[in-house]
Amino acid sequence: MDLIIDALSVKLGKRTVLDDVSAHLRPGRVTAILGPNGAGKSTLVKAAAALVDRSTGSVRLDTQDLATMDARARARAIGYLPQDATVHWNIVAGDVVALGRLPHLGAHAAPSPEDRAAVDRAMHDTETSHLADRPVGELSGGERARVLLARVLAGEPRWLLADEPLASLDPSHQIDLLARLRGYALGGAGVAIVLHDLVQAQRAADDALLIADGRVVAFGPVAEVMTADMIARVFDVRVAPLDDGDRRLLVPVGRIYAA
Ligand SMILES: Nc1ncnc2c1ncn2[C@@H]1O[C@H](COP(=O)(O)OP(=O)(O)OP(=O)(O)O)[C@@H](O)[C@H]1O
Repeated sequence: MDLIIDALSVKLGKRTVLDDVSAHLRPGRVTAILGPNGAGKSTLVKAAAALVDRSTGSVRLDTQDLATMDARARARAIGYLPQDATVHWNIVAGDVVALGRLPHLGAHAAPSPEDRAAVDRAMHDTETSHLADRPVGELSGGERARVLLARVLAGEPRWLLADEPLASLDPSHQIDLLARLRGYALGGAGVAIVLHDLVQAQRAADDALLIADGRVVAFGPVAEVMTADMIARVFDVRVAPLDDGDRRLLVPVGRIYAA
């Protein structure tokens, strides 16, 4: 299922936060959504998950408009991992992850063996099985972030939208998480991730969607979009090349100040 953002504009209060944004995202690929602070990245993923009202335009799964889709069907199709890793109830991690199956359960239905298997798989994949009986309030920021990712994965969505999922993770868990999201995409799902780390974006993503001031600056395969010139233009940083095996990554090394 393609995720098609078509001429999307979003106004929050008096501010136009997204302005005529279009991008055709494909499953089986990881799309990194990149841009400076305040560019509109979080608003874009929220709008793509139908969590903010758009002003004009549409977000579709193939031909189906998300705005008119049944809410449970939409929750099964789109998993959203917010930037803020807060859990408001102090329930145990295993129960938090099990909440990810809610869109699959009938009213008052008990979880099936399939539901339990999906929860176990998600916890295994995020290395959170050992945290199952711990209250989430007692977990470290990184542990909680992995539990919340497990909750989204347990729902087995066709599309996974994650807003800056690396924020509280140490380097090894960052690399693991990106590898896991890549694996999820290779399994046929769509994955779109808001990232600030340009190097990890180059490592993990197939496509990059660059936005600034609520508008699309560039969208396409990472190697074509994330050039030194484009990075300088969008982020005001200069980059240096770093050879990583058979690929060359561009690493931010300095700020460019306007003349
Ligand atoms: N509810 C709101 N009302 C008015 N303006 C808002 C609201 N929410 C966000 N904004 C503004 O919209 C713009 C885009 O916000 P958004 O959170 O989407 O940016 P972002 O690219 O994710 O930023 P960051 O990298 O800092 O997380 C910002 O200027 C922000 O101040």
